[in-house]
Amino acid sequence: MGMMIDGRWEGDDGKWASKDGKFHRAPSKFHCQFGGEGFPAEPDRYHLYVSMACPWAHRTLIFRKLKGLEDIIPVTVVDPHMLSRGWQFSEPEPLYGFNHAHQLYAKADSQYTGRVTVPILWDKRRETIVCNESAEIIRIFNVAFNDLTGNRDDYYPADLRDQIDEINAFVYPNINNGVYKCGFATAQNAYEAAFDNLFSALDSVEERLTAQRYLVGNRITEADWRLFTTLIRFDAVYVGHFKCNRNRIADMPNLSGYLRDLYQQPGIAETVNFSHIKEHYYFSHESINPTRIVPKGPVLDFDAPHNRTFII
Ligand SMILES: N[C@@H](CCC(=O)N[C@@H](CS)C(=O)NCC(=O)O)C(=O)O
Repeated sequence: MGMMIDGRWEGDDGKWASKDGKFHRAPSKFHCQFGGEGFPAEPDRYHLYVSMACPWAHRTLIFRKLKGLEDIIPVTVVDPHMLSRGWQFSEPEPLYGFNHAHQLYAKADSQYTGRVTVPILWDKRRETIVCNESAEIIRIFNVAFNDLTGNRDDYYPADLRDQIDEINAFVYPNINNGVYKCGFATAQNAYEAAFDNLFSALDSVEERLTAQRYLVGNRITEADWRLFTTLIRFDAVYVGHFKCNRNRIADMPNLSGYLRDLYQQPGIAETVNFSHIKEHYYFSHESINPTRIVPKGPVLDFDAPHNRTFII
C-alpha cells in the first residue's frame, strides 16, 4: 500500500500501522469550499470517483442517490483491487484517460503529499479536487444542488444537528473507524483493545435501537447512513477479514432489523455491491490475507422483513 510524496507515487509507505501497533487514519487534505464563486452548484461540472467497496465512498453514493444527483454528478467506479499502485481504473477514466487515482491527485496538486483515497469529488472546470472527505461531500450533496434538482429532502435538519453531531462523534471513532482499528492492528493488545471498544459501542447502539427506529428518533438522518455503510459490510468482511468476530450483526436483533430497514429504503440496494466489497478487502490487503482467497460466504438476506415499523 503506497502514498504520494511531493506529487510522486511511493510504492510502500508502511503507514497503516504505527510503532504502537495501532491503526491511525490520516486526515483528508482537500476540504470543501463549496458554493459561491469558487465551486458553484452547476450541472455537468463535477465528477465523483468512488470505490463500491469503500464505506466512506459509499456514503457519497447514497447521498447522490437520495438527493437525485445521478444526472448532475456522474460517477466513475475504481477497480475493487487496490494493489501496489493504489486505486486503479479497470478502464481509463473518462476525463483524462488516467489508469490510477493517484494521477488525479497529482493533477490537482503537483506537490501533493498524502494518501490517495476515495471518494474524490472533482471539478471539471477548475480541474482540481473539490473535496476528498466523505463527511463533507455528503453535507454538500444534502443541500447544494437543491435548486437544480428540486429535491429538498434534508438529512441534516437544523433542529436535529446537535443530536446528529453527537451520535456521529460516537459512531465514527468507535464503529466506522473501529473496525479498521481491529483489522489493521499489528499488536495483540492493540487489537484486543480495539475489539472490546468496538463491541461495547455496538452493544450501546443495539440498546439505543430498542426504543427508537433510527439513531435520532423516528426520522432517517445522516447519522443513520454513516452507520449503515459499516454495518452492511460487517458480516461479509469485518467479522472474518478484520477479526471483528465476537458476534455478527445478524446476531443483534435491533441492529440487524435496523440494517435491513435502511437497506430496503428506495434506491439503497443499488448502491451496495458485495462482489466489490469482498473482492476489495480480501484481495487487496495482502498483509492480512496473503493467499488472496475471497470467501464464498456468508449467505445474507437483507430483503427479509425488518419488523421495525412498530417502533414509533
Ligand atoms: N476520510 C476519508 C477516508 C477515505 C478512505 O480512507 N478511503 C479508503 C478506502 S475505504 C482509501 O481510499 N484508502 C486508500 C489509502 O489510504 O491508501 C473519507 O471519509 O472520505
